[in-house]
Amino acid sequence: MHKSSTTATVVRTMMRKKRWTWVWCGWCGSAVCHRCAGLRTVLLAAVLITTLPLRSTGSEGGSERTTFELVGGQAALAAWTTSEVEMVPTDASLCEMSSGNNGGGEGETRMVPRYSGGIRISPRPVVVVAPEAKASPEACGVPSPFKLDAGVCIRLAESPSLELRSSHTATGHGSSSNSNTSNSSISGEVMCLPSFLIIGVMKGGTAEVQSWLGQHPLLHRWGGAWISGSGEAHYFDKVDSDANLQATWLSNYLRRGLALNATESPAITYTFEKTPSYVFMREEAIARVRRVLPSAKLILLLRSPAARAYSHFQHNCFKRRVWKVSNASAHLPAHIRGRVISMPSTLRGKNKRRRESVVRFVNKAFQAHAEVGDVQLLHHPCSARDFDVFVRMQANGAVDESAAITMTPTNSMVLRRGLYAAAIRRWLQHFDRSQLLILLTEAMQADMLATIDTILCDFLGIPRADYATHARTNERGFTVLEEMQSKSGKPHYGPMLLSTHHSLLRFYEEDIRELFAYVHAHDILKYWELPERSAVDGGGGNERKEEDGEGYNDDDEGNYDDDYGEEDDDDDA
Ligand SMILES: Nc1ncnc2c1ncn2[C@@H]1O[C@H](COP(=O)(O)OS(=O)(=O)O)[C@@H](OP(=O)(O)O)[C@H]1O
Repeated sequence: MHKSSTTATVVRTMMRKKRWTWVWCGWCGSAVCHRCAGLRTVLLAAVLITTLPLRSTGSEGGSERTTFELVGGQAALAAWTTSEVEMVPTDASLCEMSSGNNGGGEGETRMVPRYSGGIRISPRPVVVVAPEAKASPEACGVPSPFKLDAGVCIRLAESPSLELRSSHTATGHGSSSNSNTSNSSISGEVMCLPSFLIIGVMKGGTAEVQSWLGQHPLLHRWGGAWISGSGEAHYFDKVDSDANLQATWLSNYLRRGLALNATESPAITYTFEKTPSYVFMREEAIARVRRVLPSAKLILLLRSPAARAYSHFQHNCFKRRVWKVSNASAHLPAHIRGRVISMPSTLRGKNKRRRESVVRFVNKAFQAHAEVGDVQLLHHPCSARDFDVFVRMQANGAVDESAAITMTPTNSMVLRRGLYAAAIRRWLQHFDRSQLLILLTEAMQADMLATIDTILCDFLGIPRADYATHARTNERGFTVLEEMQSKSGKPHYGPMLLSTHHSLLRFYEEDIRELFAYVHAHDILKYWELPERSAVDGGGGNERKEEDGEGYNDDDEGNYDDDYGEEDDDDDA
């Protein structure tokens, strides 16, 4: 079936150590892993390539390209796409098939650009090899056609004079050209905007999902081999105006992360990125996502907000951001003493400077007169007791076992980022519900393969890959892909105190109740161990109140709904 090497393109993606080698068969359109037992086909939703003579409307071999007209919307992109770059090239890999009498003879199959202006994306015709195969481990029974928007791809014109800086100037869009914009080597590269985004939540297991999906032969994650670390784009939360949308996109987002190189592009069809803080962006920023990626799909992982907060707190502790005010400093007011504080990620400098910043923060936030010697850095892992103090300190600003936790200007994002419902509501003002997939982290932990299957088959509608062969259970009971670098390298922390857990769940109760509009109550109740007075019976709201006010905020990007001065992003998460 995989007949000749001339029609097959070897695509090496997958595992860092290149354990998986994928072959993309240009004849039958399947991706196969030839390191697995024999030459095993792992993707059975073969593209109808038996009738695919790799013809194109424009040219052969990609030497000639066609510029396509934008058909509407996306004004911010139009200015430079039409003048500086050409839209999707006509080489077969980035094209799709269209059959019928649309401009061609009846029944004729022809290649059309996969993208024609940012709005109309024709579905890629697919033959589902095993249509009944929902139960089959190897084939996705759903995609006919793929449900996923193929995204927007561009090829930068191969003009030596094309430099991003000058293109930016030419289009007259403000002053936001970045220092790294003048790189003519990007000419000719094909770059794609993401077809889908993993928007949150931080500490919801997003890195794991990103890694798994990044192994899929049809998917290319932002950052890929080019970006180290977590590979979070933070594009939409950094863009602060529509004018900057253009320049920043080009220079920082697309160029760095979503370029397809020549080897990959034949097989990789979709790109995606994850930035877990996106979910908490303000409406203006979400509206920008909508303008740039109108048909993007969105994946949101929700973890029990109490567990998420603890994980976030420990993460901050690991990053040396958690400090404690001395208990013994008699000159400090009682409500400050012993306080555990999680500082903004923007806290910079070596020990002394950091300490001074912390003291400035404490004095400003609590109208105190602390001195440098009054604060002490806590080391990872922070204790459950430290977390408990941290949580209880949110109780009206005082250490008070009985007081309800309230939102104050100094409240930490560690807590705020567990308030999911309002954030979801904001996204759904701009995106259709069908574009958003909400998953529970705990369900993922219980069955990773099923979660990935839901994402691929039910939501994205792309074929399954053979993950099962490469999955193993790690020491924490998570299903991981072999050879993948696990993020669980840091020492794990102990369980949180039961009383902290209960306080937190009471605090989140109202928000959780609102979540039932988006997630099956049954699933939440199954996994999140709600307190007895649970949200299902509608019993008693909690005492949480949101207060507006100015917080300590030295890094307000203006794109978040809750800029209260703690870390608002985490490139190095
Ligand atoms: N397979 C699987 N199932 C469930 N949970 C998992 C899984 N893999 C990772 N994790 C846990 O996810 C936490 C990290 O989440 P993120 O990757 O979203 O973190 S980050 O926002 O990118 O920093 C982090 O939680 P904590 O260990 O509690 O901090 C990981 O342990």
